[in-house]
Amino acid sequence: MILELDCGNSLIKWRVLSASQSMIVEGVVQGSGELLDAVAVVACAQIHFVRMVSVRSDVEVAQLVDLLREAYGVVVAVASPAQVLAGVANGYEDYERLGLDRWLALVAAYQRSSRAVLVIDLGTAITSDFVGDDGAHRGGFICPGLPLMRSQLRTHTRKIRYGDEEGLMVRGSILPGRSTAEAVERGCLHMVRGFVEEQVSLAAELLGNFDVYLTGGDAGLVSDMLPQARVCADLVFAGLALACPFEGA
Ligand SMILES: Nc1ncnc2c1ncn2[C@@H]1O[C@H](COP(=O)(O)OP(=O)(O)O)[C@@H](O)[C@H]1O
Ligand SMILES: CC(C)(COP(=O)(O)O)[C@@H](O)C(=O)NCCC(=O)O
Ligand SMILES: [K+]
Repeated sequence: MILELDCGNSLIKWRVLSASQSMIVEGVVQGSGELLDAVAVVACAQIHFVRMVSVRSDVEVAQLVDLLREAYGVVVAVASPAQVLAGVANGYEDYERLGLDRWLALVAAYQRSSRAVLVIDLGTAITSDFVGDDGAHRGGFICPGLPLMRSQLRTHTRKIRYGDEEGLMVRGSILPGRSTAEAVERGCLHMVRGFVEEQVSLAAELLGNFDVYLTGGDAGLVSDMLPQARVCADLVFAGLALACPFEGA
């Protein structure tokens, strides 16, 4: 079995695939200690290969690789920056600086569509990436995701104060807020939705006909705006399989 890990800034997404690459089980944890416990419940003894992508620090990646090697005694492949992968050319001036989660997601999206794509990943940060019909990555944008927007407002003002529970309760509407919690939660949601709308207009200008892909933990907050969009929770994993194929038997 293959263990796959996508280590974002907030969460580690993990899943276990069979030898024929079909998904057996998946989960989400915050840190590496929790990860081993979660995987142990289902599959520990039978992991033959681990592949991972991370946007965390080099130190954290090295620690996690050591932990996994020790736990399973197997090869741990870590996705690394590339100028070209599966027919897609990295569009950054310095290709090594492009976030690896962005890179893998945009490569997978282009591979699925075989035409121009706009990829929007809504996680800790929200990122968009543009790929042309020819597989040339044209670059993209990075802005704060919803959790960062909320916490910045709460940290840098004196009177924006409300509990997490209240915040959770007032989400889901886009009507003007009549309390602080409503005003902040819904205001931030409007920022996210406005950003997404703007990316789609820009993609129409830059790319002509294109497919839109939505991924990341908060994709569901905008998917209703774009009925034509493909909501793919597994986009980073699909790119990871291209970057780190399992070659053992
Ligand atoms: N089980 C969960 N725990 C925490 N956040 C979650 C969970 N499921 C969905 N989310 C949402 O997903 C977002 C994080 O998305 P994700 O794509 O995993 O981010 P990152 O890749 O930056 O770690 C959070 O802002 C939260 O709104
Ligand atoms: C932009 C990101 C912080 C997004 O991370 P995430 O929200 O998925 O945790 C990550 O892709 C990253 O660290 N990128 C490096 C900078 C860049 O892409 O230019
Ligand atoms: K993201």
